[in-house]
Amino acid sequence: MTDDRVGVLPAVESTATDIAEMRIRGAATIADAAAEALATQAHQTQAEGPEAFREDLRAAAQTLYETRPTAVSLPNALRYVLRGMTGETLAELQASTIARAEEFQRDLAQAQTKLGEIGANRLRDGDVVMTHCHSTDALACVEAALEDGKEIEAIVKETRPRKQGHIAARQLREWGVPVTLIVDNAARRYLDRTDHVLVGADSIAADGSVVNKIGTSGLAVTARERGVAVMVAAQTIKLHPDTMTGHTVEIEMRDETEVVSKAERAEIAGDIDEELRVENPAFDVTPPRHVDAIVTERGQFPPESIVVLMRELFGGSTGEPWEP
Ligand SMILES: O=C(COP(=O)(O)O)[C@H](O)[C@H](O)COP(=O)(O)O
Repeated sequence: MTDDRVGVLPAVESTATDIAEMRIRGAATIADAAAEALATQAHQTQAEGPEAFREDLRAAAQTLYETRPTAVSLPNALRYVLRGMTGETLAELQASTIARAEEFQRDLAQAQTKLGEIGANRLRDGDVVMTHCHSTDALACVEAALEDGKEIEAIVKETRPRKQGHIAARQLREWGVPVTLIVDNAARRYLDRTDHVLVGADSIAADGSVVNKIGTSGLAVTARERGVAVMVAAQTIKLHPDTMTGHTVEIEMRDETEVVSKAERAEIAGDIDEELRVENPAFDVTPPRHVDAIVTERGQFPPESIVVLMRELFGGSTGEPWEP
């Protein structure tokens, strides 16, 4: 993150820190929080005129953008809100930005509900799903299936190093779903009694590759080998428009202390052994051939055809979120 930008409110800086430090996490939740932060920036602006207002909003967007690089829902959200910043006077600009952010948040929630209904159609009564990480889009499919009266069971991967599987397990238990929590290494063994691998996405590339929590690709390959269907639940805000022009998705590398504590590191190699590298990539890329379906609020797609939807929604190039 950059140093504090003049004009960016402390509340926005605080949301940015929460995203960077993963108190706010998961692609959809990050997008929602970013839109909310821009609305706060608009509402509580200190700007004295329209041009200063626009500059502060762009600076706020940049501050939020620089938190985590992989979930495209973040720049997509920022771009959407900033494109709605219209009007001549300060009051008009404030009102249009706040309204646009609210519209974004409403659409996001509705899209997830719709996606859940579509995804639930793939789940039959009595099915067992295996989850990885915690995805609100993926869980929306389970929730809708339960509302349809289906019984669903879940095998929940712990998801090292941060154990987001615990969040998924808690939510599923709240809904009354029988849960078996397993360590990541046990996944292949439990695929024998799994009907669907069900995961979310941080970004989906134009070729249908799915970028999601580290470990997703290994799970998908193993599921394919076992003949288990792999279903990705992802709202269209997860479609990465820049990949249409050949850009690749940046994979976030996080701090090594999420993997080994300082004391553990010292036990392995002493305090200052720089030849011991610990790497902590937060996401990986699952090639489209290991994915059966991408479920969005606009219907379900074979991964190879997702580019059609991407072109329809985003058109050509997109640029940085804060570029007019
Ligand atoms: O990989 C993660 C979260 O990673 P992290 O915990 O590092 O943010 C989730 O599967 C996607 O973001 C989708 O989540 P959602 O469906 O809620 O958008």
